[in-house]
Amino acid sequence: MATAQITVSHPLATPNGSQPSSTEAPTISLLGPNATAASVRLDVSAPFSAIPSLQQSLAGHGLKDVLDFFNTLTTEYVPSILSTLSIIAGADFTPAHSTYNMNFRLCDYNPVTAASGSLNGCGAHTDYGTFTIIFQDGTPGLELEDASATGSWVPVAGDATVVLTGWCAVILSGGRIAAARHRVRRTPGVRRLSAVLFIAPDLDVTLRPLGGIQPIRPFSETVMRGDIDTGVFKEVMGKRWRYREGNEEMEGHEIGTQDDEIAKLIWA
Ligand SMILES: O=C(O)CCC(=O)C(=O)O
Ligand SMILES: [Fe+2]
Repeated sequence: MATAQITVSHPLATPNGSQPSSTEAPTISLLGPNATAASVRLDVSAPFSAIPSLQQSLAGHGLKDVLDFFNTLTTEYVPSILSTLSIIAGADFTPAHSTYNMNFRLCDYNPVTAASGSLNGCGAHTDYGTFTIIFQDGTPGLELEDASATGSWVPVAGDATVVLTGWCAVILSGGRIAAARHRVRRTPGVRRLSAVLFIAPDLDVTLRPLGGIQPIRPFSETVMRGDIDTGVFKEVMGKRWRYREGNEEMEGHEIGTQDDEIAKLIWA
């Protein structure tokens, strides 16, 4: 998989910018009874209608279009998704996200760069941050693990836009929000594009259940002592990123290694 990633080091948009009105709030529906992902209807189109137009726009001055797309997403939808998560968690997520610590990623699952015949686009993993919004170009491949049946994968429709929760949401919510494990499968010879926005807590935020939350499952002493902040956690997660990039097979026992490591770190 080829990815272009843009790390936002200055706030393109801040929570104090344009706040969505209630009529602009995204329609969010859970994908299943044990879902850790939601299907959303957002009033913004992904920056690609066809692969050639994406290529043209990125080759020329089109990066601006891509940034405009992510910026719209940020100002219009990130605050309301944070509010929704706050309601589910029972504590306000917004103050821990005051700097908008975001990454934008464009993924190109391109047959030219993939091992021929490999079905692995992006190995099974859980994102480290608070939540992720994934836009797809209509090509299926994204799959979610059934939260109640480890190792059982549920395909997501290729034209769905999904919001997935990550490890930081699990910790801040005291386990009230579960994280969505996911992977991308390839169809050999078929190209797939996705545009992904990741939002994490501010880098200096201590990762432990937010004040007032009674954890529903005991966390490790390391977490409860406040030893881990977002920056440290990102380091731990980043270590194994290369296994997810799709150029290496990640089958059998290798699947889940990254998540197992995080689980050991955060749970008692
Ligand atoms: O390409 C996708 O649909 C998902 C990519 C993904 O899970 C990631 O970049 O963390
Ligand atoms: Fe992911």
